[in-house]
Amino acid sequence: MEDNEQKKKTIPFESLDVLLSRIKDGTFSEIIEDWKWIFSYSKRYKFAIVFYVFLGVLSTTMGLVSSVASKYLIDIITGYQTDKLVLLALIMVGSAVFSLAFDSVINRISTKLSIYINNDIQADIFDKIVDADWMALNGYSNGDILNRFNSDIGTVSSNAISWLPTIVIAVYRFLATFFVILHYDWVMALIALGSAPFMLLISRFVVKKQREYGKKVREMSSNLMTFEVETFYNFDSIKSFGVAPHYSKKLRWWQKKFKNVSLEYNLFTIKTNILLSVMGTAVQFIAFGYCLFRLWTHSITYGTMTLFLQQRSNLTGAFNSVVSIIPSFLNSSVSAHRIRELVELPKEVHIPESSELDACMADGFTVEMRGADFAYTDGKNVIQQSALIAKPGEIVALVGASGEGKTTLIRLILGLVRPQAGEAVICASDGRELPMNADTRHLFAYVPQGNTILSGTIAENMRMVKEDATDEEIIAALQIACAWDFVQKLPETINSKIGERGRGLSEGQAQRVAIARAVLRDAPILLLDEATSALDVTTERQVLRNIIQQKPNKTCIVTTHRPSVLNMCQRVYRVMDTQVAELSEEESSRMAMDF
Ligand SMILES: Nc1ncnc2c1ncn2[C@@H]1O[C@H](COP(=O)(O)OP(=O)(O)OP(=O)(O)O)[C@@H](O)[C@H]1O
Repeated sequence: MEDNEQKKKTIPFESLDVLLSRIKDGTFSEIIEDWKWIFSYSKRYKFAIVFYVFLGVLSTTMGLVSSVASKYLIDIITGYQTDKLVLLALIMVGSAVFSLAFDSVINRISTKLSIYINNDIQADIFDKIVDADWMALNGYSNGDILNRFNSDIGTVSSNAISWLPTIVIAVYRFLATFFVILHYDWVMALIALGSAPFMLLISRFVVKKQREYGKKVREMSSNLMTFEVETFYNFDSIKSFGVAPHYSKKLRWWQKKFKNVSLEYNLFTIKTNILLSVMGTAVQFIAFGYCLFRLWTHSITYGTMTLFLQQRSNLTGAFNSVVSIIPSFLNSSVSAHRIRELVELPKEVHIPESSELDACMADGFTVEMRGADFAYTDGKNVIQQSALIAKPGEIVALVGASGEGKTTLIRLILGLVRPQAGEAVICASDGRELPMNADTRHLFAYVPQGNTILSGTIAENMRMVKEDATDEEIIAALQIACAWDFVQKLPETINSKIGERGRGLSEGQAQRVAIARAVLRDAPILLLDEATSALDVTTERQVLRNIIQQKPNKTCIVTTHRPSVLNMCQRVYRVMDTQVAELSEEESSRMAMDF
């Protein structure tokens, strides 16, 4: 009984809660946040936007003047007024010409601005992605990032500038037309406004649905692009395995999914449009009937009737253009949301004092890990309670079976990822010690696994790490990496062009160019991750010997599956079962023999 009473009392509050939760179900506040972000870009061009609005308003006014003039012209021709014929004809033609000219200027301005804003956003986002935390970025596929970077930024920039002028101009056009009609007949003005309440009523549902569809379409487009990027990147494997037909099928499968979502969205848009058109047509018929009635009762002239009908359709046009902003407004907010997800990724850790270590550059640096734990996913440690040390002038090897965590150790040393427990530090000769972070990375030269040669000339690839390197410096680095032998035989030596991912070079040649690039960088610490795997044993040993001889204080850490270089190393660590264990001299020579 008491319970029931209690319920009765709380019902009004509950329904209020439900109402509030509906209003604030997150869709609108999300849209507002997304648009605030877009505005942060468009406000840089506020003067251009104001000019755009001004021209738009002027063009609309001219359009109105032209149609009011046409009313008087019809009245003159139908015999109601006969003076001022020439003047009115001039006003009518003149204002229509002005309106056309303004529209063209607006078109030009908006295209220019949307290119500017596209470039602004892309440049900013590029910098943000480059400085994003490695682990956070690891969750996104390349295709997805590419899709957000191009399509989403394109959508945002095409609307970022025009949304405010479009709204202001449409609202102005709507109000101006409304008042012109009102001036001649208030009943007609009311009829013309007939569809407005209905539109407002359905807007909430339409907005939410549109946004949901927008999100689905964008996500599907990202999936499709991920598939495409991956397929084109691995074309050789796909062809050599003879699985091209399977990939063709897979492409069609993705296309079908994309098509289904797009068509579903399109159907929803068509249904909404039909609803709006039915409303518009109904209002149009009522207006037409009313005009005919007024004309029949001689309460209005032919000119006024033409003005009414023309302005009524203008009013619907203005109303529709406000309404049609909604889909592009929502698509932009969906795209902005997707871009913001990238922008808001956590940044890499920077420790600015790291630059102070440069003073000790000549003495080299010690790399040390103490009691480090690391897991990519919670609770699944790849590295546990592990320690290692590499001092200046040493070559330290990390060996171990595939997938045990050698590359992960390299990532910890580079400060791309951070240990969840323990530490990974760099120590200078003056005793200073800093955790590995984005700002210690300039002390490293890194040759990762796989082919990392970019399209362009060999010299361009080399200058990627040292813009002002002379030809002589490039040749010296190539000599150290045992690459000069084959580069000097190329038709244009260091200026010979190579394709994407080193196309035109053998795997071993590409590896030597990549090592030469790391040598040219001349950093005190060199990390080679399976970087000599495609070289013959003699060349591999020669390259390492050259590197150490050239800079005796260099700290070298190499990961390898091959034992051929182990007897050149001061220390060998085996990575196994999440543990990093230092091998005794006996163990490492046994390992070298075992192979
Ligand atoms: N980007 C990543 N995200 C999540 N887990 C990863 C990632 N990279 C590696 N791992 C996991 O970490 C473990 C160690 O991988 P890592 O690449 O460090 O091994 P590795 O010893 O260098 O292997 P290989 O000799 O084959 O190059 C693997 O079991 C792998 O599942």
